Formats: sequence, structure tokens, C-alpha cells
Amino acid sequence: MLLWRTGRRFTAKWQGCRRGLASAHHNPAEIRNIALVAHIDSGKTTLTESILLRSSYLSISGSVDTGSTTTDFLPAERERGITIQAASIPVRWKDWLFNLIDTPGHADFGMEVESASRVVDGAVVLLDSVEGVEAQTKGVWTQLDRYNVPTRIMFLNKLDRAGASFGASLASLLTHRLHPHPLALVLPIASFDPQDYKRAEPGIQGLVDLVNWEVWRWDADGHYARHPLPTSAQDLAVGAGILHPLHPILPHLVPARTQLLDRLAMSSDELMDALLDLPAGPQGYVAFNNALLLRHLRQATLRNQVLPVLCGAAMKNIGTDLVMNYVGALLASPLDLEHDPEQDKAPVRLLAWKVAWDKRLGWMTFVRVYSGKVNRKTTLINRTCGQKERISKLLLLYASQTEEVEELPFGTVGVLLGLKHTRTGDTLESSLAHNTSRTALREIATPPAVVAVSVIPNSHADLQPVQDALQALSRTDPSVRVDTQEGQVLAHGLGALHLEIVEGRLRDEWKVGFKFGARRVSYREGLGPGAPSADAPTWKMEVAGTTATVSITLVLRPLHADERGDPAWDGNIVLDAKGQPYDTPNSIAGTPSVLVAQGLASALSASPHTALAMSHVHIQVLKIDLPSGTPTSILTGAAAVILRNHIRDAGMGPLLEPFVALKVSVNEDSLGRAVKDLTEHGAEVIDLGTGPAVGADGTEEEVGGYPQEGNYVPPLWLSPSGYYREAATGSPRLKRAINAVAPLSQMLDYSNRLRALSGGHGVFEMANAGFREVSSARRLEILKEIGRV
Ligand SMILES: Nc1nc2c(ncn2[C@@H]2O[C@H](COP(=O)(O)OP(=O)(O)OP(=O)(O)O)[C@@H](O)[C@H]2O)c(=O)[nH]1
Repeated sequence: MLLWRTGRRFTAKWQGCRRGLASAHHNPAEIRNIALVAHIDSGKTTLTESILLRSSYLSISGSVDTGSTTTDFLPAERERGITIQAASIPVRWKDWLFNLIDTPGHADFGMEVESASRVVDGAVVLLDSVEGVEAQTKGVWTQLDRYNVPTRIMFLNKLDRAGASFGASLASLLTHRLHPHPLALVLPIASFDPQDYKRAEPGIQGLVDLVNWEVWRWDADGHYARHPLPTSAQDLAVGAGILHPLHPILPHLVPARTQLLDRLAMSSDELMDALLDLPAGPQGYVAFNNALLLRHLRQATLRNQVLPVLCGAAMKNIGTDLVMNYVGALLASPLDLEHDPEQDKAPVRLLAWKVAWDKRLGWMTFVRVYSGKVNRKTTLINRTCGQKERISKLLLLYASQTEEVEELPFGTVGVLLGLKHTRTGDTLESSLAHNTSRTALREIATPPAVVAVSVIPNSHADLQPVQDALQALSRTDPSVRVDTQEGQVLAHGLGALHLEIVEGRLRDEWKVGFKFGARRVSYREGLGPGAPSADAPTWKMEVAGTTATVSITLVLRPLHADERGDPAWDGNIVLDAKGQPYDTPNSIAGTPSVLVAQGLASALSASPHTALAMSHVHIQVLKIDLPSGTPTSILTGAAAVILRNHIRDAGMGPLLEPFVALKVSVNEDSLGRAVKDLTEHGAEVIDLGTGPAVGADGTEEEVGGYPQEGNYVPPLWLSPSGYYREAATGSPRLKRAINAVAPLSQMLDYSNRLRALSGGHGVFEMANAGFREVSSARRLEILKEIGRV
């Protein structure tokens, strides 16, 4: 088995036992393709590192704080202590093979979460249990929803921190409407000494596993011992071996298990009947068969009727083994979704979920195998662009390191080398399967770019290399969009930090000579007031001496806000005559509809009035007339010209600019200054941490959230330091929080401003809050800024 070392030296940290994973037999029922997703800094990379350590993949754990983790291997990730790109890693645990994808939490790298969500069957969503649900928790949750990621587990991390609260974090899942039925599978034990509960010391020393009815106790070195709980309610009432008879958690164990079983019985008649047959009193619940309980829990998880909740402290490896046990036991395997045990014999179908460039290996295409097995001899057709692709090598990836394999079977994720045309989101099939009637796989959505920067080559000779590097970069990261406006090359990205990373990558990876000009936000233009009804517009062109008249009939109108669904959504809708999406993933490259769609997309990419991208336009293609004998290839140009003329005739439309939802946290004494600064910069302050919370889209949370009734929310004192904090401050926040919505253009240098006005103590988070139409005064400013008046 050949092993590559891509950039990083093999260290003693790596265990030999990870090798051989590739050659091991893959039973699809044992595969768990999972993503770790969360708000920034919740501990995803730390949990990944802990999983690698606990599964013997590593002999010593790395740390985000010393820049030595396995999955954050890019220099920029290590310098900043944040994850920038999703890294996948196969891990064997018991009989299962987990393909684990650690994703970034920062919204600027949302494309990575988007791609990962597209190809996983399950997710572990983390919360920092001091904070509960945060802005980007809701952002990633929406991303998981967008791709119907069917199974999820919640991990309430950092329970060792002062102010952490298991009960409050679990309740926040209801308040923020993440799930109507979060289900605690464990209870945290802050200390085995009952006196510590009175002293309100922060900590976590153990967990009660309510399903397997046992206590896990960790020592200071992160080793644990497991202690079964008595299966007699009477014995439990007078002490439980490892738990002191006066331990305050004892009286809560039976109610917690009872509520767990009762909740599961709500979604299973079989379990309901079994519970009704139990003798009255707690004994039946305590002695209930654990394997049967687990079976019902798995069914309810697969049907998304409950959200299993675990907890711990990843940094101390507390709770990691339970996470792995329950990922294996509860989350979906590829077979659970396909329902076809013969999937590995079906024709090959893959989805490219990521494309990366490596200086030694060339283009690396990350794929998930949706049917069949792929090997080096498989000739692939890229269904999205119509090109033939040849594979030179198949690899499994261990973060920065790779291992060559003979084949990638059904259900796995791996890397193909040698593909030349494939981009993120493309479907690949074996050439033999190309003519079957199967539909292409669902595409991956690209979050809207909100900030642009002009890229200025150092000299004329640098122009082409800079443009090539930008094109290559946008192939690896489709959320970087490149265009030219008035002779200036512009790179558009998802935020200021995203563009900073782009700058670094152009310099370090592509080594091209350039500098960045001023940053500005990416504005949009909407459809003008005079949109014509577009009756049979025509476009003439010379084809081999004859004049062909192509006619494409379109109807245009502005898109109403309620048609967009997600308020942060940015884009246009193109439908066919029957009202079906025009360019669906099912379209085959080169067909008339795809050619027309490409033309329309090109016209929408730059308005004839402002050169800004058009947004919020609804287009219906009613008819295409192409004289016989005319090549279909002219449809793209024809569609672009026809639509551009319509947009021009409609006149200049409204201008839109991106807004962000902000959560600023400052000490009490800086509160006034921070609020004043925000309002002076056009922000709308929604509340000061006492009113309703603001969601990632800038809208207020629905009042009340999901009802607590029928859900078990553990008492707050279970996390003594969190309880103390609540009691002492009357608020879950130690600092004051400001929730606001602001134009992104005013927030590009906010970190510097906040640092100055808060004496360095302020922190803030920003999430995309969509595009909004601007006032006439602001419109004039924008037109000046983009040189149009
Ligand atoms: N006290 C405590 N700190 C933790 C725990 N887990 C993670 N941390 C710390 O929290 C910080 C963020 O951890 P990361 O693992 O980088 O979080 P992340 O979610 O991967 O961050 P991004 O990928 O950048 O979004 C680091 O300083 C960690 O040491 C924990 O269980 N307890």
C-alpha cells in the first residue's frame, strides 16, 4: 500500500493502525458519513482531535490552541486557530467506519459547510454550553435542512467552563426552534462529591448514560471507568455504588429515563403497548430492556422525530466515546437512505463535493459514491458539463495525508486524481450508465458573494497568471466569483475574512504578483419598472451564409419577497413554460434548455445599466423557435442578447445591498459607545440582550419557540456553575449583548472600531442577513462609488 506525504512530515503522533482502513471490507451498513458542524469556536476541531485520539488514530492529541491539530493543517488555519476548509478523515470505531468531515464555523467559509452537508447522511451539531444556540448554529442548521441531512445528534460541549449549563443549552434548542423534541440521552455529573454542588464549582467528571443505564467516571488524565446502575428502583433509591447516597442527581435518574421512554413511545405504538404492559411504578422503566430502547431510539432518530442530545468536554475527552457510540448506533448509513442492498452492483454514480489543487498531486476531486464501485478503469462522464473524465488514481484522505486504494465502493467518500473538467457539485457517471434515464444528483448551492475587491496585477506580464490563478481558485472554492468590470478584475467573496484568505492563497499557493485594491460590498440591481411582456423577441444571426432567426419568448417580472423563502437568498428564478425550474440538475449538458439557461445566466451576471449582477428577477421561458438546420449552439448567445435587451428596455431597477445580522458582546461600561457607533453607521439596533434574540437572517425569533411541555429539560443546578451564574446575574450572559442589523458596507472595518471603543474587550459575530433595497440617497452614493454618475 503506497503512502503519499503531501507537504507535512509524518510524525510520531500518527499511529500505524490507521493504515489498512482502505483495504478493510466495507459493509455499507457500517459506514457513517458525518459532518461536524457548529457556530465558530464551539469545539468541532477539538472534538475531531479527541475522536482521532480515542479511536487510536493518533497517539497524542493535537490542540487548536497550539496549532497542532490533524484536520486544521493549512498554515492560515494554524495561525488563526480556526477551520477554513472542510477536512475529511476515515475513522474506525468498533464495527463502524466513520468518514468524518470537520467543517468551518465562520460564515465566511459557509461554502464548505454547504458541500459537506450535501454528501453526509448524518451530522453532529455542537453547542458551546455557555452560549447555547448562537447565530451561526441556526445558519448551519438551515444548511443541513437544505440538503435534508436525515439524522443528527446534538453535542453540548465545554461543560467544564464556568457558566456552562446543560439544562439552559438544551432549553435553547426549543427556544430557537431547532427541534421540537430534543432528547437527553445523558445527564452530566459535575462532581462525584455532593459538596461541590453547593460550592457551584464549574466542572464535569462523569456522565449518566440513560439508555445503557450506567455511569461513566473520568479521572484527571481523561481515563474512564464504567459503572452499571442498579436495575432495581429500590436499590437506586438508597445509593448507586459509584454515586454517593446523598448525591443530588440520584432522585433525577428515574424521572429522566421515564421521560426518555415516554417520549419515544409517542412515535412508536409498539413501544407504547410495551410501556402500558409494565407494572405500575418506576421499576418497569428502570429494568426496561436497553437493546429494545436503543432500537426504538434509532427508528425515531432516522425519522427525525427526536433530536438525541449528548454532552461533555471535548478538550478533556469527556463524552467523546459516547458520541462515537451513538453516531454508530443512531445515525443513518448510506443503506438506510438508498433502501437497495444491491447498490454496489448498480452503475457508478458519484457527486463531486469539493475540488482542491495540490502542487504535487494536481487537481483532487472529492467524491461521494452514490451507487456502484469506482476503480481506476472506470471511464466517467461528467453529467453536468458533458465531458469525459479519466481517473489516474483513487485515494483516501487522512486530512493532509493520502493513501492510494484500488476502488471506492458504494457509500464511501474519497478522492479521484486525473479529472480535468469537474467542478464542485457535478455529477459523474460511468460512461455505460450515461444513457439510462436516471436523474443527476442534486447540486450544491453557492452562498451569495457579498464583498468584492479589485485585484491589481503588479505588471502587465502578471495579468494572465493572476487571472489563471483566480480561475483555478474559484474552481476549488466556488464561493469566490471572479469578473471584470470596466477593465478591473474583481474577486467576490463571502466576507472580509474570506477575501483575506483568498489574498493569502493567491500569494502562497499560486505565487502570483498582485495587490488588492479597496474592498467594497457586492451590490445588485433588480429589474427595472418597464419590463416588457416580451412577445416573441427574435435574434438574427448569419449561419454559413444564411440568416437564421432564433426566437426565444420570455416573460420577466421582479421576484416577490415571499417567493424567495430564505430571506438571505440572493439570485434569480428561471422556469419553463410549465412552471418547472429551467436548468435543473436533471438537465443533460448540451440540450437546448441548458444552452438557453447558460445564455440567461450570462445576461443576468451583469446589468447593461450598472454592470452589477442582476438579482430577484423571475423569468419564464415560454417558447424557443430554432429554424431547422441551425446549430443549437447559437441558443446561448441568442438567449443572452434577448434577455439583455429586455433588461435594458425595462430601465434601471432598484439597487440592493447586503446586510448583516450582528451580535456584539461588550462590557457594561462600553455599551453606550458601542450602540452609538452602530446607529451612526446605519445599523438598526434590535435589542440589548434582554429582548427577543435575533436570528442569522436578521429577523426576530418567533416568540416562545417550541413548547417545553412534553420535553424533559433537566434542572439548572445540574450544572452548578451555570445555575449560579443564572441566579447571580438573572441573565445567561456575563456581558451585555447587542443584536443589530446593519449594511455590510459600514461594517467592513468593524473589528478595528470595536477594539478601539471597547478597550479590546468587545467581541462580535456577523451573519449574512440578505440583500435589501436601498433608499434614493444611498442609491446615489452607490452609483458614485461604482462610477456610474
Ligand atoms: N474549556 C473548554 N474549551 C474547549 C473545549 N473544546 C474546545 N475548546 C476551546 O475552544 C476553542 C475553539 O475550539 P475549536 O475546536 O477550534 O472550535 P471550532 O468549532 O473547530 O472552531 P472553528 O472551526 O474555527 O469554527 C479552542 O480554544 C479550544 O481549546 C472544551 O471542551 N472545554
